[in-house]
Parts: sequence; structure tokens; C-alpha cells
Amino acid sequence: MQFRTYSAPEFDPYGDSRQPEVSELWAAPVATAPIDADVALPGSKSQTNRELVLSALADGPSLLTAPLHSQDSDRMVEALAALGTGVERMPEQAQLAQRESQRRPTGSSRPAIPAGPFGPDLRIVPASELTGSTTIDAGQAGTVMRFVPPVAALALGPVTIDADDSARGRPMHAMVDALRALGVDLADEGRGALPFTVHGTGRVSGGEITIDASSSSQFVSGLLLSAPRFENGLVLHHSGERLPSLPHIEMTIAALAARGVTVETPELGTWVVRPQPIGARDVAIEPDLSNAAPFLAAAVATGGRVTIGHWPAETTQVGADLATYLPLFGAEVSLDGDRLTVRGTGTISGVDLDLSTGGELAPALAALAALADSPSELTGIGHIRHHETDRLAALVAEINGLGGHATELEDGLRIEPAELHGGVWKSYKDHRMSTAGALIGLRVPGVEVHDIGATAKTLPQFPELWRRMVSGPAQGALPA
Ligand SMILES: O=C(O)C1=C[C@@H](OP(=O)(O)O)[C@@H](O)[C@H](O)C1
Ligand SMILES: C=C(OP(=O)(O)O)C(=O)O
Repeated sequence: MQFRTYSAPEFDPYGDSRQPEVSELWAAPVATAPIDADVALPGSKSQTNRELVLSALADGPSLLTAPLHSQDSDRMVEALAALGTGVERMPEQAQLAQRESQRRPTGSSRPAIPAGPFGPDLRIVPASELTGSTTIDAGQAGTVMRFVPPVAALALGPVTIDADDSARGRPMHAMVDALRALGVDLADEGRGALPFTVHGTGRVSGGEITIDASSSSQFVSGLLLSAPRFENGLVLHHSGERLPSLPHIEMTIAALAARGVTVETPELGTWVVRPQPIGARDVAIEPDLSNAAPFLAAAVATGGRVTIGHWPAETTQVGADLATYLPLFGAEVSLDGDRLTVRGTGTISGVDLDLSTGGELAPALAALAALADSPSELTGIGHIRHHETDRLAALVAEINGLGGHATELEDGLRIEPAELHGGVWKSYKDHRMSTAGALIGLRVPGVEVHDIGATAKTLPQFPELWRRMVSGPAQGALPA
């Protein structure tokens, strides 16, 4: 394979997240001393894309403050706009006034949401009638490919939904079968995969269905988000060997509740949504706590300190579990107001972790485990074989490619201590593989990440934020 050298572009926080494909090599910065940094992170992908969908289906305009601007959120904005939703980028003055009005009730003078320059707030104006006769590009976004088809079914006219070549293989069967069972006409040429065309009639009858959401919680979330607009609502049962990422379903239920929609859960694996309006709402999006994983892990890897501001006191984001996971690796974690600090202690211990609730944290935690001084097992994550890439295979290949000792388990990974060396770390067009490579590169000289541009999926600013974090005013000696 031939690679060219990659030099980071100028930091452009308002830049277009649809970056050109960056398939060059990025020399991962090496920490020469313990990291000592404060990091501000843009908005949560999962919250932004839920609130975009709910705002498009709501009974009036909504304002999203501090939303994410990245490939995944841009694909969602474009999808909803193609169906007739109005999306306005708020001018800076209006943003400041809005943020001022969202100051914390405790009397603190600090705004309740990040003031970081990560892109404009968005005002969403629902269409009086969703219109089809359009094509939607989900890119690589699981949230777009699983949340938008039920919305398309509520539109009038055919909607073709497609994705990047690399994402066309992601499971969609459960959504195809669910929509058909709800009375939606869908043409998929028997593939049960993207691309397919939803022949929307402007209405979905709804009813009681059973799906197998073992491969992704997003099927449940996608159906629940649109269900209040189904004529008969939805009674949804999950039947399958497992249900991953439960906090993400909790996030969906919480987002609906905040807009006045109750989701009843009479038993585990059943959700009931009655037909009802979805309330318009102004929402402040929390920072993306899953994207916090490589940054906080950097403190552990270098025996240093990383602080992330605006850490929510209460959240359904699974990244909040980093505060309990990282101490298992040997870190100290403290929360001072809304500032979460992780301090490395100089020791990186191996861990046994069931990550079934938070599979998207696995790449960062696997990278940290590869730097640990004792073996780790990360389990409950068989479903991450269906994420942006087969993450179990990718992590094993790349960790071992640097001299590590990782093996694939039926539902996870075993990683044993080994002396790592430099080399090319491939990203497989997966943002979390790119950031996992960067994390290992902090401690292993000569790691070159192929396609750091993949981080544009949820964090286009990653190379610059990482560079700033590593080049902070750190002093002292790295752990042995
Ligand atoms: O609903 C969501 O926002 C997400 C759900 C999870 O998907 P899976 O259940 O497919 O793991 C998670 O991994 C993904 O990053 C985001
Ligand atoms: C699995 C992920 O993304 P998606 O929303 O595309 O499923 C992820 O971000 O780790």
C-alpha cells in the first residue's frame, strides 16, 4: 500500500465536516511528559441526532444549542431537510443571547452549555407535511440509517435511502421487517440492506410488532422516535439473544419524555408508545462523552491529568461510565462542579469489563488495555462487529500489527501485555479506530495512523484538539 504524509489542516472549527478523504498517514504525536490539559468537546452525536429527528416531528419550532457539527449530524440535517424540514443556522448574536438565558439556576455565572466555537446553534422548523420524492445519503451514520426510515415512511412520496459503500453492509433487516409489519411499502430488492426505497403515503398505521435488535439498539430507538406520529402508536417487543447499548435506548426514552411523550415499559424488552404530539423544545446538547474516551484515557496512558468541562451531572450518555471504568485501569477520577478530571497514577492495570452497555467505548479502552501491565478482557461486545467496521477484527489486527498480543473472543477481546513498536495503524474508515491509534501513539513512538480524517464522522476537530492536548505545558517523567 502507498501512503502519503499527512499534515494537519488549519484548525477551522466552523469548517465543513465533509472533509475530503484523508487517506494519508498521520504521525501520532508522542507524549514526552505526562499530559496536563483541559479539553473542550463538541456536542453529543447521539443527542444531536435524536433531537434533530424529534424537532422535525414536533408540533412547533425547536432550538438546539451547542449541537454537534460533523459528518453524522450533517447527514441527519440533510436528510430531514430533504423531507421538507426547515433548518436554520443561528447567527452568533442570537446564539449568545440564547446561551445567556440558559445560565445555571444555581446562580453560577457560567453558561450551562459549552461556549466552545464548535459551530452554530440550529433552529428546526417542522414541515407542515413531510414530503418524499427524494434521496437520502446516510453516509456512515448508524443513527441516520436507523432513525430516518420511519420518518421517511411518514412522508408523502418515495424516499430512497443509501449509505457509503463501507456502510451498506451494516444490518438493516430489523428495520426493513419492522416497517413492513407496520404497514409500510418498502422496496429493497430482497436484500434487507441499504439502499432501499420507502414508499411513504404520509401516514403509518403502526401497531404491535416484534423485532430482533441484537445487532443494534438503534432499531429500537429509531422506531420509538417516530412512534408517537403513528396512527395507532407502537407496541414494540424485542426478541433476541441480547439487547446491546441499553443506555442509548434510555436516552431515546428521556428525549421523548422531555417533549411530553411517555414510553411505557411494561416489561424488559417491550415498549409502548401511544399516538400523541411531540412537543417543540429548546435543548442544550451535552458534550459528547463517548468522544471524551481517548482524551481521558490519555491521562491514564501518560500518568498525567485531563479535565473535561461541562460534564453533565446527570446524563444517559454511556460515556459517563468512563468515570467508573478508568479507575479500574488505575486512574483517579474526580468531579469538581461540572469539570471531570482523570489523573493517571503511573500504573496501567489490565481490566475485566463487560461493555455490553457501551460498545462504542471499546476501541479506546482496548487501546488503553494494550498499554497495560496485566491482561484484559473486554466482553459483551459481539455486536461491534457491525459498527463502522468489524471492530473486534480491526482492533486485533492493528494491536498485533504493532507487536501486541490481542485475540478475538466470541463476544469480545483478550489483550495481553506486550512490548509495542511503531508502525502503520489502519482505521478502516472508523473514527474510533483512528482515535484508538492516536492513543497508543502517545506512548509508542513511530505510530502512523492511516486516515485520521475518519474522525470527521463525529469529531472533525480531533487532530487539532489532540495536538493541543499533547503539546500543553506538561512537565515531569512518563510512567515506566
Ligand atoms: O443510538 C445511538 O445513538 C447509538 C447507539 C449505539 O449503537 P449500537 O446499539 O448499534 O451499538 C452506539 O454504539 C452508537 O454509537 C450510537
Ligand atoms: C457505532 C458508532 O456509530 P453509529 O452511530 O454509526 O452506529 C460509533 O460512533 O461508535
